[in-house]
Amino acid sequence: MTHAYHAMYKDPKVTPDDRTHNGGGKDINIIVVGGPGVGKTAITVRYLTRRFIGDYDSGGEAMYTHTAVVDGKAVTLHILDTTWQEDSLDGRTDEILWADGMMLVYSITDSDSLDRLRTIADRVLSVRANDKLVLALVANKCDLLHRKHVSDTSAAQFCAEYNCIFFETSASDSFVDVESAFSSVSRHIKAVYKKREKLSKFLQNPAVTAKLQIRNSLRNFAEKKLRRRTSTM
Ligand SMILES: Nc1nc2c(ncn2[C@@H]2O[C@H](COP(=O)(O)OP(=O)(O)OP(=O)(O)O)[C@@H](O)[C@H]2O)c(=O)[nH]1
Repeated sequence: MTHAYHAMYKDPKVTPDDRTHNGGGKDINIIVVGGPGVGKTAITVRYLTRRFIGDYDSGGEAMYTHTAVVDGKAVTLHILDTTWQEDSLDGRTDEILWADGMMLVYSITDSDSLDRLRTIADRVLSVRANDKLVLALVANKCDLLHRKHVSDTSAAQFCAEYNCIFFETSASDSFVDVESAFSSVSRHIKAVYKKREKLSKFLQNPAVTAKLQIRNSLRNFAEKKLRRRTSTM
């Protein structure tokens, strides 16, 4: 039996502006990506409802909104459950710019599913090269250990290459592990916001602005001098 899950569903269309105006970390945007059938909807619905339903409509993308408490403060999570294809990632730039974090999901029973994430991760990093985005690698279906086809070494290599935090989940067996993955990603995202806020406050400090101006003038002066010297040699 297929259950449609509609609660908290919103239009999945996003614009990058939705992120820039999100109130300094009170809203958190997370995208769940991965190959077909790895359990993207299962882990998302498990997190939102605590339930594992078993079969899900694979009808398309869905956006869910959920209030959670992160580090003692209420935050609104916007979770986009996707059906991205590796050959159409060019059309996903708005979503990639919208995201604060991404859960890259593979199934431990599907040997291709980890490698397939590389195309997505490469595209994401090319769009967000200069902008911190929290990436999490999620190994799902950990209850099916007897059918495990993806080694821990491959997962560790992936994490090192793409700078990911790592989670092992079983949407079918453990709400706790799924909850812990979403909470941890949210916490990391909040930490990024905090750092950004600190840096922007620091740069707005008049004493710092003055110091930076002096440093720039000195650098310009030194460069001019060097140029003059090399042109007379
Ligand atoms: N045993 C087990 N089955 C799982 C787990 N997570 C998902 N499944 C099953 O795997 C199948 C696919 O799950 P979905 O959540 O629909 O996967 P998906 O990645 O959203 O799939 P698409 O949207 O079609 O790409 C379903 O039959 C789920 O019941 C898990 O942790 N353990």
